[in-house]
Amino acid sequence: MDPSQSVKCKIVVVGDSQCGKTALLHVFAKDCFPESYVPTVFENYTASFEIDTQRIELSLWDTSGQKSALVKCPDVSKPSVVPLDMQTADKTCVKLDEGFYISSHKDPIATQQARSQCGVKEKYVVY
Ligand SMILES: Nc1nc2c(ncn2[C@@H]2O[C@H](COP(=O)(O)OP(=O)(O)OP(=O)(O)O)[C@@H](O)[C@H]2O)c(=O)[nH]1
Repeated sequence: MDPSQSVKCKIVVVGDSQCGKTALLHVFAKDCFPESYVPTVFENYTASFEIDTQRIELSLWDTSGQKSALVKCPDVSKPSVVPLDMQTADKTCVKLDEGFYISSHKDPIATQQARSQCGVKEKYVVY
């Protein structure tokens, strides 16, 4: 891969309400922990960093964990990575260019709904 060209990745974070999706993205993108809890409807962050000499540009999509708001999750075309679960965050980094989905939703119906709304293909699904 040409190091002068940045690698663009999209990460859509899906999980139960108040499991820490926003806090995780906030710390990653802004390097600080959010002071108060505000339920997410939908939020977008960007982060840029280098691994070795390769520039990585991340588009971070924060979704609502409340089932009633799942329908507001925008359509995401070809997401590169759809995490996240704190314990598997390392795996996510290693497989950044492959694209897979790890959900912390406890409810399989909510997981399925979020997955289809985020445009994730079944073959990329890893639990
Ligand atoms: N102690 C502790 N609290 C956390 C951590 N991560 C998040 N919280 C707290 O958990 C609450 C929910 O965090 P959020 O990141 O807003 O949760 P969310 O998953 O985005 O929630 P929704 O917007 O409802 O989907 C907040 O009060 C955070 O301060 C953590 O690692 N440790």
